[in-house]
Amino acid sequence: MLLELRHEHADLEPAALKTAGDLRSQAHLAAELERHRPADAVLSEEAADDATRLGAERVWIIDPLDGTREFSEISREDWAVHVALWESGDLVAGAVARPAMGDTLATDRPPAVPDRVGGPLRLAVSRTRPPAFVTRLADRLGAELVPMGSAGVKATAVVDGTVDAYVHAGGQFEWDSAAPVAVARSAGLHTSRIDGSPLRYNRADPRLPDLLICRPEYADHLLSVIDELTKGETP
Ligand SMILES: Nc1ncnc2c1ncn2[C@@H]1O[C@H](COP(=O)(O)O)[C@@H](OP(=O)(O)O)[C@H]1O
Ligand SMILES: [Mg+2]
Repeated sequence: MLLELRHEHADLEPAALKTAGDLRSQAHLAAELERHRPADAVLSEEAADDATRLGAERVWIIDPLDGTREFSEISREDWAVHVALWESGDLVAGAVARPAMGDTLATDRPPAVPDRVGGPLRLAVSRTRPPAFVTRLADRLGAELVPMGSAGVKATAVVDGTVDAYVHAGGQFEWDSAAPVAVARSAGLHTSRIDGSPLRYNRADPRLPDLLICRPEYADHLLSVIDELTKGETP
């Protein structure tokens, strides 16, 4: 549906295409959830927050279009659709669709992370707003930065072996990472805040400003270098 929209309305201004994509995807997901799971709560980037989710047992955490900017750039493939299910305290399922890449990674068929091919450590980083500390982290590690759009695409780039880690800080919301984290966990990857503490979802305040998703063998080293770099400062 989003690919069709993009194809049919390639002449729209980027801002109009972004809005159309957000609205179309939100309407579709909200209608399907209402049809199939009417009793469940929903937390979406594109809908007003409803505090009843805080007392609910099951909450769908969705980002109908992640990497909205990249969606509006017709030649780009780095945008995604996130759908996660939180139940009784933690994420229990999730899917990250990468429509322009033609695949969907989901927890019901946990992806296998390919063996590493060698070479320097590769870190996925926002192509439009790379956190300054990630650049310093890459310098310290002798790592290569691989810029791309969308939190879902960056997280699934760790899953598919394109990069070794996705480190983010400085701002994000639960919907940006819920489905990507569920998928990454199902693939056996490390997922945490950058101070090593657990990522928690369905909180009253949906801001979740930082995260680390990486191959498990790099987690301790990355966390300790991040700790050194961020000591005494806000990343
Ligand atoms: N500093 C920040 N504050 C709030 N949201 C941020 C952010 N940095 C990234 N994000 C969100 O994380 C997603 C990926 O961003 P990026 O590609 O720059 O890494 C985007 O989601 P949306 O496209 O759904 O808005 C973006 O809004
Ligand atoms: Mg998003």
